[in-house]
Amino acid sequence: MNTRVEFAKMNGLGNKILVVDMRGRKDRVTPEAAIALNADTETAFDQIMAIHDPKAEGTDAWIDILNSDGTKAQACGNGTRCVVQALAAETGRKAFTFQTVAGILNAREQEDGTISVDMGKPVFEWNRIPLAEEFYDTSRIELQIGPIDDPVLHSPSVMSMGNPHAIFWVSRDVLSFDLERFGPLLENHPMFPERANITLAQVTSATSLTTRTWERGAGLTLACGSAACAAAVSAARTGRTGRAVAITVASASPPGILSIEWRESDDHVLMTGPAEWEWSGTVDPATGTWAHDEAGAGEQVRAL
Ligand SMILES: N[C@H](CCC[C@H](N)C(=O)O)C(=O)O
Repeated sequence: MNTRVEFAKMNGLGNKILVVDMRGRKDRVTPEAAIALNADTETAFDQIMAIHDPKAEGTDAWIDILNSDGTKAQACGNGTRCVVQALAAETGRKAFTFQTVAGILNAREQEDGTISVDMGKPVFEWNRIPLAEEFYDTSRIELQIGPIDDPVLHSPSVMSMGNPHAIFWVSRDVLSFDLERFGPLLENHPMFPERANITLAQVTSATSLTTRTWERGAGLTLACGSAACAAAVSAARTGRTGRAVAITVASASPPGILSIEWRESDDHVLMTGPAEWEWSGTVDPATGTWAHDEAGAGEQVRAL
C-alpha cells in the first residue's frame, strides 16, 4: 500500500478543512497524524474529512471526521460541503450520498456553486445529546457561567445535530464576549459527558441570526456548520425566528452567510453555503508527513 494519499486544503466560510482521500484503503487517518498536521501552520485545520470506500449500498462514500485534537466528530457541516465540492470537481456529478457514524447525509452542488447538505433530523432528548442530568425541556436548561447573581452566559438551548451543541442566546455583539475564556469551561462542563460545541447566537430579525462558535476538539473556529444548524433549529424551537434563517457567521472574514431551513415536512435540517479549495498535496495518514502538489498552484477548484 502507498504510504501517501492525496489531500486538499479547503475551507467552508473559513472553517479549516483537510479533505483526505482514503478510498481503496483499509487504514484510517490516525489521531497522531491529525495532531501532527495541526501542529504545522500550513496544514493547521479544524476538521479532517477522510473519504473512505462506501460501506452501505446506495451510498457514495463513508466519511470519518477528526477534530484538530485527534478526537472523532459525528458531524461537520462545513466539511461536508468541502467533500461535495472536491468530489463534484473529480466526477462532474452534482449529488452525493454519504454515510458517517451519525447516519446518512444527502448533499448536492447547486447551479450557483453553493452546496446544500441535508444534515438530518435534530435530536432533543437529554440522554441522546447527551446531558449528564435529566431535562424534560432541553430548549432552555439550567446552566450558567460567570458571577452567580449576574451570569455572563446562561440558560442555553441544547440539542444534537449528530454532535452535541449548546446555544447561548446573547443580546449584544457575539464578538464582544470572551469566548476564548468561557469556551473551554463550557465545552468540558460536567453537564456534557461527551463535551459539546458552544455557540453564542444573537437574533437579528425573524429570519436572521449571527453566531460564533467554540468547537469541541478544535477551539475557536471561523465558522461551524452544524452549530449554525443547531442555532437555527433552537431559534425556531423557542419562537425566536421562523424555520428558515440566514446565519451570519461573525468570525469569518468577511462575515459569511449560511442559509438554514428546518423543513416542516420531514423535520430535516438543510444547510446551504460555499466551499473553497485552497491547494492540494499528499500526506501519510499514519504520521501526518505531507508535501504540496507541484502542479496545484493557481487552479480554481481541483479534484483530489
Ligand atoms: N466545523 C464543523 C463542526 C465540527 C464539530 C466538532 N467540533 C465536534 O462535534 O466535535 C461543522 O461545520 O459542522
